[in-house]
Amino acid sequence: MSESASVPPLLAARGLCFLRDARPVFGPLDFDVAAGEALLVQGGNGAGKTTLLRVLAGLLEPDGGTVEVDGAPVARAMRAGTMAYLGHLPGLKADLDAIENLEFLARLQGCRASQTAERALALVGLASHAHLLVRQMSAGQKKRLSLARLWMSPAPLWLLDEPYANLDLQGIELVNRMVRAQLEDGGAALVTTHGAYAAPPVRTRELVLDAVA
Ligand SMILES: Nc1ncnc2c1ncn2[C@@H]1O[C@H](COP(=O)(O)OP(=O)(O)OP(=O)(O)O)[C@@H](O)[C@H]1O
Repeated sequence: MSESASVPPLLAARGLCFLRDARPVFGPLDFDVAAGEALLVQGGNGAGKTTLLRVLAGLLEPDGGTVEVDGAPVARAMRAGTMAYLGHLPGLKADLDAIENLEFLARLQGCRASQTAERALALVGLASHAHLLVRQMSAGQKKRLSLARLWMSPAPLWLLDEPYANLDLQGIELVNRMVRAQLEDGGAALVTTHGAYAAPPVRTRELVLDAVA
């Protein structure tokens, strides 16, 4: 057996399913994502993309199946150390400024080695807004601050729910650069999209969710 064949995937879903009112939202799903890969999760409105990412992140309990990281099942409560979730809501504190938010979250969630809030803000183009309160930010600025938080996270696996929403062209390129760097660093990313997608030039698999009638 070759060495690569013996390395378990960074993330694997086995028989993963989720029901609402006894009706399936998705699943059962089986898929793998290896280190260095992106998984593009596609599907129309209501197909279950956000629900799947929330289940993987441990924010929702699945109705069946397991989530494995590096070949071993990982309980919901333990996923935060491995997975960083970028959702529709920015999850930022409105009355703190940009730098205070990043420092608060770094204390809470840990921080990538040798990363600082200042450097992450510069990466996302917010260096001159370090002391702007979140409640005074535009939707795109909040998204960029969420991306800075993602960049600081030590988690190898990124769960990105519509990461391009509210971003201008430069912001879209920024997301793609970040995803590429994360994959080159041995991480992986799941990215949801409705279809239109400025694919970053990375090794990408696809998972298509069909809306349940
Ligand atoms: N909190 C909730 N309570 C009840 N039903 C919900 C809830 N959140 C989502 N749903 C339902 O679950 C299904 C999947 O929703 P989900 O948000 O995962 O879809 P999606 O693929 O991310 O959609 P979109 O592309 O519109 O963001 C939908 O039918 C939706 O109405």
